[in-house]
Amino acid sequence: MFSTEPVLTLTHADIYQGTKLVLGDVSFQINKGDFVYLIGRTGSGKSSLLKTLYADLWLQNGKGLVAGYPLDALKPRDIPQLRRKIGIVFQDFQLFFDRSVEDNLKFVLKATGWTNKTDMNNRIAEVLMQVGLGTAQKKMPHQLSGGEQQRVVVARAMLNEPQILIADEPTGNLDPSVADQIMKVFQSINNAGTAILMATHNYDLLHKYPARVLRCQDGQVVELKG
Ligand SMILES: Nc1ncnc2c1ncn2[C@@H]1O[C@H](COP(=O)(O)OP(=O)(O)OP(=O)(O)O)[C@@H](O)[C@H]1O
Repeated sequence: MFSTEPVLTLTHADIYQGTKLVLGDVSFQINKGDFVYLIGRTGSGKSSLLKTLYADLWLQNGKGLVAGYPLDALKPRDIPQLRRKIGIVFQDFQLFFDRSVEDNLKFVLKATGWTNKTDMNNRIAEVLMQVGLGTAQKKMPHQLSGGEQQRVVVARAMLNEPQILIADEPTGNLDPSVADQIMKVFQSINNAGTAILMATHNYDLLHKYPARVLRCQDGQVVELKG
């Protein structure tokens, strides 16, 4: 995808945890269809940066625009809408283990304003196909492998057709071959036009699936030249 339509722009942003400045003067842009890794040592600020992007941490200084929402001028009532335009995937799966895959996904659809049953069922079938789990609809999470559960989480993040998928260590708990499956799913999502920003410690993935790389280091974010 060779578009320059920005989906995420940070300009001279300072990232804080409480009163502690974690990353200073951060500027970068992610366009539609970009795939970007976020790397850096433990404690370097990757999660804090991602949390700022989905408004779990306030942006106190600088400017940020995510999926059309200005982080520096965000009102609390805008946060649910912002998060609908972003797909968020964490390391630990956070599925409801007492409901089927279908019901896990339906829960999100209902919470984000969907009401038509046919539309919901169609969308659930679509996202499950997208992650290669077309037959898992009626299964309970415990009947799925860790990799399959993580793919359901990715499917859930895709329900509202986000402009960007933000993933924090999405392969952190997975075997290398399973991490590979997740990467293939991310690539197909990315090829269909969704930008991806993925924090990872897994440098093998960077070699195997080359893309843009941002590194958190010494309180700054720098782009590595490929
Ligand atoms: N809830 C919090 N309250 C206060 N300080 C925090 C909080 N979470 C993280 N920090 C601090 O902010 C800094 C950045 O942490 P962050 O979790 O963003 O790093 P990270 O690069 O994501 O690390 P990891 O790779 O281990 O996940 C660290 O110094 C950390 O101790």
